[in-house]
Order: sequence, then C-alpha cells, then structure tokens
Amino acid sequence: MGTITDPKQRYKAGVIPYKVMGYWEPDYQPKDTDVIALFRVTPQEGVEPEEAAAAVAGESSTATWTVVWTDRLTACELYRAKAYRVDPVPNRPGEYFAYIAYDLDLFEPGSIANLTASIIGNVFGFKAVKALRLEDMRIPVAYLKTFDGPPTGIVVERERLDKFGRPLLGATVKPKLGLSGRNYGRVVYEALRGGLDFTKDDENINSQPFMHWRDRFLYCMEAVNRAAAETGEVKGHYLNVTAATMEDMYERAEFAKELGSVIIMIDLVIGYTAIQSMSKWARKNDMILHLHRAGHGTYTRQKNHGISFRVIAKWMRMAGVDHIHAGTVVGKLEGDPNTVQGIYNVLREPRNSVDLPRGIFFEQEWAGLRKVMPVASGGIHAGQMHQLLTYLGEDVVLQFGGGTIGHPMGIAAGATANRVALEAMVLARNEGRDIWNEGPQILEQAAKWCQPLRAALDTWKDITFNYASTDTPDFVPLETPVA
Ligand SMILES: O=C(COP(=O)(O)O)[C@H](O)[C@H](O)COP(=O)(O)O
Ligand SMILES: [Mg+2]
Repeated sequence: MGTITDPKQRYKAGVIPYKVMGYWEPDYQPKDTDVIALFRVTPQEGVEPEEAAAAVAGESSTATWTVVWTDRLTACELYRAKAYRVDPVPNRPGEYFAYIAYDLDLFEPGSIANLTASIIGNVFGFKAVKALRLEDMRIPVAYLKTFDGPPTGIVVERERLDKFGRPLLGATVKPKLGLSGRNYGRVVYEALRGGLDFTKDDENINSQPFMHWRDRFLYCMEAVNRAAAETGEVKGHYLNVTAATMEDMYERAEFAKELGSVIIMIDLVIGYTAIQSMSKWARKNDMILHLHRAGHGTYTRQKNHGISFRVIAKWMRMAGVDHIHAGTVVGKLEGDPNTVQGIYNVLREPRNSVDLPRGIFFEQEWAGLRKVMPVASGGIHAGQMHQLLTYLGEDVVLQFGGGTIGHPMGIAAGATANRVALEAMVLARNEGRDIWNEGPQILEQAAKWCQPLRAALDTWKDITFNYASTDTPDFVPLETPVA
C-alpha cells in the first residue's frame, strides 16, 4: 500500500504503517538543501525493509506510532523525512542501506545537539529494527554555513607552529594516572626536548588527588617553555581542560592561555554542546583545540549498530575542533585501512567525492570550513613509520606514547628515535623512493647513525597488532549510490 492521499482517510484516528503515513517516497528527488542520512537497517523478522526505513524516517522527524490529527496544523508534507531508497547491503543478509532526506527547516542553525537529537534520537531504540547504524550523512552547504567550523585549522596551525612538510609528532604521557605534577612535567620536558612537537594529557587526567590541574598546568608549561628555548622550536602540551562543568572548563582554559599554551584539549565525553562552546572560546582566544575521543568505541565499532566514526568526524568538523583522534590503522586500536582513510578524507579535504571502498557514500562540499588535523594515536612505534606515512599522509599528528616513554634509553631518546625515523622517511619519500617496500631498510640505514633509533627498532621491531577489524566498509562494486 502506498501513501494515502485522501486527507479523511489519512488522518483518521488509528495506527497505519509508516509507509502509508508518507515516510516512504521512492520517487523523491533530494533537494540540494536537504540533510541526507544513510542508515544500515536490520529489520525485525516480518518487517519489510521499506517499512523499517519509513519508520526510521518517521521517528527521526515528525511521526509517532499512531496517527495524530495535529499534523494537519503544520506543513507536515514538507516536515516529514522521506525514506527514498533502500538497497540490500552486499554480503550481509538481512541488512539494508536506507537513504533518508530531511528538509533543512527541521534543524536549528549551528546546533549539533539539535541535529543529532533528530537523527540519532528515538530511532536507535526502536523495536521494529533489530539493529541500526548511522553510516554516513550529506550535510548541505546551506546548513554548513551556519557553523563556524575549526577555530584554527591545519593551515593556520602549521603557520603558528612554523612546522611544514612533515607530520607532527606527539606523545601521550604515561602512566596515564598517578604521576605528581613535577614528575609529569619532567616527562613532558624530556619528550619535547628529544624532538617531539607535542605532548598530551591522556583522556582520564583531569584533577585528581595525586595531581591537581593547576599543578599539572604549571609544571607542563615550565617544561614546554624550557624545551622550546632549548630547541628553538614551538612546542606544545595539550592541557586537558575536560571537567565536570562548563565553568570549570572555562577556568582551566583561561589559565592555560594565561600561561602561554598554544593548545588545549577536550574530550568527546563532554558532549556536543560543550564542544561547541569550547570551540567558540578557542576561536576567540587563538587557541588550537585538540579533541580526544574517549567513549566512541562504545558505539562506533560494530558494523550493524551505532554510528560510524566518519559521521562523528563530520559533526566534529562542523562543531569546530582543530585536532581529532581518527585512528592509526597499524596500532593497538580498531582501524581498517580503508575506513580510516575515509575518516581522514572527511577531515582534511575541501570536498569529498563518493568513495564506497572507504565508506564515503555522498559527495560532500565543505563550504570553506577549515580542515581538521587527524591524530593517529594508540600503540604505534618508530618501526612503523613507512606504513604510517603511506597510509595517513602528511597532515597528521603521529603520537607515540608508550613508543616514546617506554624507550630503553629514556624518554628523550625515545623522542629522538621517532623524530629521526620520521625525517628519514619523509626525506626518502621526497627523493622518490618506494617507502612502502623499502621502509624497513630506510629505517635500518638511519639507525646506523642514531643509537636511539637502533634501540627503538630492536625493542619494538616485530610488534604488530594483527587482529581482524570489525568496522570494515561494504564494497559495493555494481552501482554507485549517489544521493
Ligand atoms: O592512550 C592513548 C595512546 O597511548 P599509546 O600511544 O601509549 O598507545 C590514547 O588515549 C589513544 O590514542 C586513544 O585512542 P584513539 O586515538 O584511537 O582515540
Ligand atoms: Mg589514552
């Protein structure tokens, strides 16, 4: 049964399928100004995929489970989201890609909170679907223009740091918890003077009994300033301002600024509104804004349920962060190469083309929003430098926490090993060498003159994390689904 057009029948009290209510419109041509969402829908037994798609469209826009006559007091035909296309997912029986278009007027300008309350609202608990995953979104230029985007962006960050032509290097201080302020500052100093550009607070360092935040900020900035003076380079430490309230976060950010820090850090767990507030603050205060992504693995990893991280990446580019953790491919944490590259492209390109093998379903014009620097972090070491540079390119921060601090000759030596490995690899690439295949030799060669690199290679050479990825794209070879 198609949509009922006779108003008397359509608005009669009772329960009718979502398809019939008007949330399934196979002939609909999305407008340039529509927000489009692509969901992977796994309907319950006996629910046809189009009805499941219509239900998702309905519940994420105007509908409820029964007919309401008050629809007629609104421009309901415009405001109804429209499921307009359903394709079976290749090689995944029972799963369907459902395309849903939403009119621009459904969303408050410049608000990720409002956008997400619709798109990932009630629908994820819906009984009619066994599982649901938000795979991708096309954000219209008209909506993008209501967001400020990254306060600094890749180009301006490089200018402020005066560092060009190579990935940046960082390290997360370890152990994550327990160091006193003075010892913590010591780690920062050693890592920065040894050759890294940045060090970083870990996700769970805020203001604990063993080190209150002001102590951390003071000792870290002393370390940053000393290392900068010694090396003649701009250095930074991502001071994590994540806290229980906005007031606390502003206070910490102000103190970081007062101490001359070039960068602060927040975490995804603070929520979209807090991220947007901190972005406004960073823009006003010329501060680079680093975003860690604690918690994302609870909903991004499984193929059939949750949200793809590429969608989070899009939201974060809109919300306005300068750095975002986006995967390493080769490290200790989840990261299929194609999927990770897709995420990096969302963050760094001025315009994304459809790229199904990398999980990009839509053409996306970024409307001048600045580029976000992806951060590769989690279980990486100098011996993987050729792979990291090949997979991730140049505009990226490579962060070696354990892979700096765990170095047998000490933290500064760990940093030097990473810097030398990186510079040797960039030089080889610039000379036209095939770093993917010759990488290990290039590193061996560089290690002849660099004892710290020799020791790093000897310690970690064979460490890899070869587990199957869970978040892999579903290559669609026959047809290109374009909105
Ligand atoms: O603890 C670390 C890195 O430590 P190490 O370098 O010692 O492994 C970071 O929190 C992770 O990178 C987060 O993961 P992601 O970057 O994927 O969000
Ligand atoms: Mg961590």
